[in-house]
Amino acid sequence: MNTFLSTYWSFCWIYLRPYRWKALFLLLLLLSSIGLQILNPLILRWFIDDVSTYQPFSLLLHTALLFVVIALGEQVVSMLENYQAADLAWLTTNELRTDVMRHCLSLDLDFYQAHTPGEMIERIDGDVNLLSQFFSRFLMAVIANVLFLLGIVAVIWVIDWRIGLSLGLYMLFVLFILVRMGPLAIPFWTASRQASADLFGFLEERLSGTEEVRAFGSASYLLSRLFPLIQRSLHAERRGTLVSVLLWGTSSLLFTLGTAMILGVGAGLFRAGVLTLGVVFLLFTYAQQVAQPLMEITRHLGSFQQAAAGMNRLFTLLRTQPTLTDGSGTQLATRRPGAPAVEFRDVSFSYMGGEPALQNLSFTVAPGQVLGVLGQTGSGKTTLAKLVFRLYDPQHGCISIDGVDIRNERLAGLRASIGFVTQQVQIFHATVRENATMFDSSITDTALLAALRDLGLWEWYQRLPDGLDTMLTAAGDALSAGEAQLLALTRIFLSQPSLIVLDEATARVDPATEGLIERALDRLLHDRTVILIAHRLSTVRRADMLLVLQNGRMREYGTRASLESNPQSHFAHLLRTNDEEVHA
Ligand SMILES: Nc1ncnc2c1ncn2[C@@H]1O[C@H](COP(=O)(O)OP(=O)(O)OP(=O)(O)O)[C@@H](O)[C@H]1O
Repeated sequence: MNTFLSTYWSFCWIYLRPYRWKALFLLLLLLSSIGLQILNPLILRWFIDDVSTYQPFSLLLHTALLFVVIALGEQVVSMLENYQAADLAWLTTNELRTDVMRHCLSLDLDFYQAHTPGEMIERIDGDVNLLSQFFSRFLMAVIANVLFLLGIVAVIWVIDWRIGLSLGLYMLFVLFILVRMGPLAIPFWTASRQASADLFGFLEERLSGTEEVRAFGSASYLLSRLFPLIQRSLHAERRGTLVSVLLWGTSSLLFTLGTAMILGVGAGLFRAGVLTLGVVFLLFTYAQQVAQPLMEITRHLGSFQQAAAGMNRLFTLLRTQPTLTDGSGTQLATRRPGAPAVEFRDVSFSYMGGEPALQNLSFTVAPGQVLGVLGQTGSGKTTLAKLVFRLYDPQHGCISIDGVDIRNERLAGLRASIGFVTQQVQIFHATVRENATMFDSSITDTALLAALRDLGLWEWYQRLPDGLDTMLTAAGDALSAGEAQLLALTRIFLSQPSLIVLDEATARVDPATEGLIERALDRLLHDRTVILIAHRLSTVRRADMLLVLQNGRMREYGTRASLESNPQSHFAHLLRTNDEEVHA
């Protein structure tokens, strides 16, 4: 627990530091609230002793009024304290949430393959929320309660040091037991959170694939897979709760014994005439008040255990480092405008140590040239594109742009100079403007409208109810497959990259849309170096050079004209058979 708290504290301090004055104010509120809670029973004690010694009515009235004022003040202070604690927790954890999100975005694609989006949401939101609760409720409660207990011991010590000492020792004993018991439930809660992350992951993935699920009638199969996950989550949660309840019961027992002890000692000392009735009442009230902090600590034990589990997972996530290290070079970002040359030199790559997806691949694309890449499904075309964009690094060989090894360049600069159009166009739940500019507010509406006109989306734009402010859904319902492709081309057009890697979508579009896409490509690819992963022969006709892949290896490479005119070439064979879909 000590390690946990010190790790937690150094971690928290990073986020708390900017709000230290707020934290200090919170501490003051906390101390005032504790002071008032300790003071009020003392006033009751005076009241009782005044009554039993027949003091004048006016004195009794004043004491009673003081009691009411302090009780009200205590409520106000505790309200302010709760508000401040929640405010501080939100402020700090929002920044933590942003950092976790930023970290996740920097991780390798392999990481995303191993973790479902639902699981990531649970990490970024669920675990950070747990931490927020831990901070605003548990940590504050523990600090306040420990101070409160110390205050009570101090007051009783002043009245009778022997009772104060025994109370103090008893509390230390209870706290020791609680602290020892705390970590017992952590593994149960870790398992419970993991089970719920798995459940969310499953739901997210299946819900996003609703169309396929319905089309293939796999709903009942999916439900049968869902039940075991729910069951696992339920069992894990039940085990965690059971252990927490056992811990809670133990601390309750300890508390009851403590109250009985204090009452017994108080009654004995009253009979012996050592203590007044007011002091015995004070002891009884404090005994009851001691119960509250102990119960609170125990009650928050659950959230502590869950937060500890959540924090362990957050630490593991934050410790996960991307294998792709950022380079320091800025040559590509600062190079003179114009199309660059691209070179693959003996490049081999396999995903996560599996079978090679690309083997000993060497080729060059001269500035301003279009390289068409052909090959059967699974031959490595998309992999090639991902390597240029440095989503992965090859295990062997080197990829360079204008003679600069891309591994030495800053990732942001490299990616800004490349336009990568993937087969699957991701539409975001955002406005048309944001979707087309990819949230780049420096792009003006005039430039955007010109691009929509140039790239064939003008008619579509005119049909939009709120123009550029029209909201699109993440499912991309407002766009046909062809329009989505045109929007993807618009995005690239607006970002003005000098190198374009285009993984052509295979979706069939009507001849009119195909014409629009071809015209958009004419506009987009002009004066740029292009790696064009082609699935249709009509697309590859714009290529200067051709690379045909087979099982990750180069099968054919040369100028399009030479391959076209060589009757022995595979490309010439494809042209002869006039197979529009390319299956090299
Ligand atoms: N993320 C991945 N993890 C593991 N293996 C992968 C991954 N992506 C692709 N592969 C494998 O690498 C090989 C090359 O895949 P790639 O997607 O590059 O082929 P492709 O030629 O683009 O296919 P298609 O024409 O269907 O898009 C295939 O065997 C594929 O199964």
